[in-house]
Amino acid sequence: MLFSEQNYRRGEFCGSIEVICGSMFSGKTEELLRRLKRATIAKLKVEIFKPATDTRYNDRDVVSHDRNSIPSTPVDNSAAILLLNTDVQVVGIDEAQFFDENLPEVCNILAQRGIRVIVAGLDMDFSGKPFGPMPNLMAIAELVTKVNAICVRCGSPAAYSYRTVADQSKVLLGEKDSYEPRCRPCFHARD
Ligand SMILES: Nc1ncnc2c1ncn2[C@@H]1O[C@H](COP(=O)(O)OP(=O)(O)O)[C@@H](O)[C@H]1O
Ligand SMILES: Cc1cn([C@H]2C[C@H](O)[C@@H](COP(=O)(O)O)O2)c(=O)[nH]c1=O
Ligand SMILES: [Zn+2]
Repeated sequence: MLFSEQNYRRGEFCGSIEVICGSMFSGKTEELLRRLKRATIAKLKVEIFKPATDTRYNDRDVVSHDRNSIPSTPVDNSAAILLLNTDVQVVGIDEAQFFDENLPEVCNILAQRGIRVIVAGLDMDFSGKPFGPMPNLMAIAELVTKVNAICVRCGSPAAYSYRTVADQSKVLLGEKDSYEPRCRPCFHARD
């Protein structure tokens, strides 16, 4: 199953958590936008959040590498997501790897309220280590979708985000200027 739609149980909305993960350029944001667009077509009330620190393409919008976008609310921490309007039925969260470790609990609270929560984020950082709250989110989600990019060196499916600049900080915003998606052998070749 590529995606799930709103869950119903005994005639009522049933909350759930979906995670879309993968490397950079793997289509996480496109898949998030696709699910949110379908929810909007279904006339569900949707709200989208992203970390305020993610200013890469736009301060407010969630923007894919192909420049498709959707308006969002930038927030300073995961708790701020709980201040959403009471009638919201679907919550989208992009760049989840940048959020604090409380994000899984925030998603649980929303899902318990009957909200469908769709979270997209990098599962691994540039060194191949699990990124921020993503592993814990994947553990508690009803549905985890891992998407692959195309390795820029060999054309295989790519699960890793290779950093092409010397900076060793965990957080370094960027796109093709500082990262390229690579498969496992090409990632470990390190050249
Ligand atoms: N090496 C690549 N592999 C796959 N897609 C790529 C690559 N380089 C550029 N793209 C573009 O990136 C798009 C995915 O963008 P996006 O959804 O923003 O990815 P993510 O959120 O996972 O970083 C693809 O639809 C494709 O047009
Ligand atoms: C691997 C890695 C990435 N980042 C940054 C680079 C981008 O600004 C985002 C990822 O965006 P995408 O929508 O998944 O393309 O994260 C980082 O700060 N540290 C890393 O290790
Ligand atoms: Zn490769």
